[in-house]
Amino acid sequence: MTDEHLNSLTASRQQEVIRYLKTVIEPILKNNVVSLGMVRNLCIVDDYVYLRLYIGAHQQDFFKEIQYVLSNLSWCKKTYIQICTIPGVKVTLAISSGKGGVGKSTTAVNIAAALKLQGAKVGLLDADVYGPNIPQMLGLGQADIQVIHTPTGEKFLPLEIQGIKLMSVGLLAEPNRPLAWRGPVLHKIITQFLQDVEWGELDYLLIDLPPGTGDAQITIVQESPICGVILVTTPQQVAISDVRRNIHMFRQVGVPVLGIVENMSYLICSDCGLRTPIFGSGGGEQLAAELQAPLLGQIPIDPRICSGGDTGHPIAVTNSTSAAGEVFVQIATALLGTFCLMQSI
Ligand SMILES: Nc1ncnc2c1ncn2[C@@H]1O[C@H](COP(=O)(O)OP(=O)(O)OP(=O)(O)O)[C@@H](O)[C@H]1O
Repeated sequence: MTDEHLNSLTASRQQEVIRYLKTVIEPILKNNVVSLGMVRNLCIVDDYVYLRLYIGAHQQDFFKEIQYVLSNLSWCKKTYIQICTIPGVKVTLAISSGKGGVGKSTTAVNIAAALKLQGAKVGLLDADVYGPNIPQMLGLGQADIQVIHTPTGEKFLPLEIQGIKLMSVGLLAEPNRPLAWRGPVLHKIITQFLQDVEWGELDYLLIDLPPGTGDAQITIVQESPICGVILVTTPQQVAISDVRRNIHMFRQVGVPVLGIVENMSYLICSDCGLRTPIFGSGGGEQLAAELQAPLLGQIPIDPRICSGGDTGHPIAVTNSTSAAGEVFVQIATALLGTFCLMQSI
């Protein structure tokens, strides 16, 4: 067989495998495992199929289902499936932004707190290697990370604060020193971070990604069973164009965008209640329409968000009925509805 024939055979087999895989449906999200980004790194070599399956702790049955579906391929001698999961974690979500300083960590902390308030078991992985400030936002100073021995090797034990399990790259660094990890070292640390934390049982693990689309982000997105990403932006056009680049990265890997959070959307006058769009308006809506992804919420500028972030008091907890607090609660409610984990809480 010529190289050309071989390539065209492999390509047509690849399409056939994708067609078969698309018959495997995630019952809660009512979508197939390919569109949900659960199947990645699909590769056909001769008569063998190789793929990676990114699933939550409650989705182990997909392994057998996919094996069964692909056993119907006439030419396939064997399917090799590598399961990529975070032990004990059901739903892993990423919080991302195109640029720094738009309120990504604030959003991650407040959604985590709002999910916790509604009864979910929540973990937060602060993977923002360029500015890990989630511990401070939850009121945690420098703390020692314990390493424990488990049957699967040594693991980091997350800290628990305000009922949220927390692991941060910042906790591994010296205070007030930049994290100067590069290239392969950064890759190794991040991968270890994703695999070697003993979370216990979690309904939701939120990963606060570094801003932008560099190596660190790509490693995290490729290596973790992220079910979806929440993109945080501010309303102005420069922020929006950065988010577009960011989305491109997620789409390439096949991770679905769950929705957009527009932060700093407006300022509410404390006297008359008038809403002024300080940074312009319509950016979040424009992006949502362009991406066909929902606009999950518009968060006002509120000094209490800033002071709460500095002192470890998320507004979703301290002022859950404020305009900003309500948006975070709504987003958490929407997530709980989407993934339907309430019956197990
Ligand atoms: N809606 C808001 N109203 C007032 N202050 C806010 C609001 N959102 C965020 N902030 C403040 O803006 C600053 C930056 O927010 P945050 O650290 O969450 O941004 P980020 O996108 O995670 O930044 P980084 O690029 O460093 O990761 C923080 O001091 C935070 O308290």
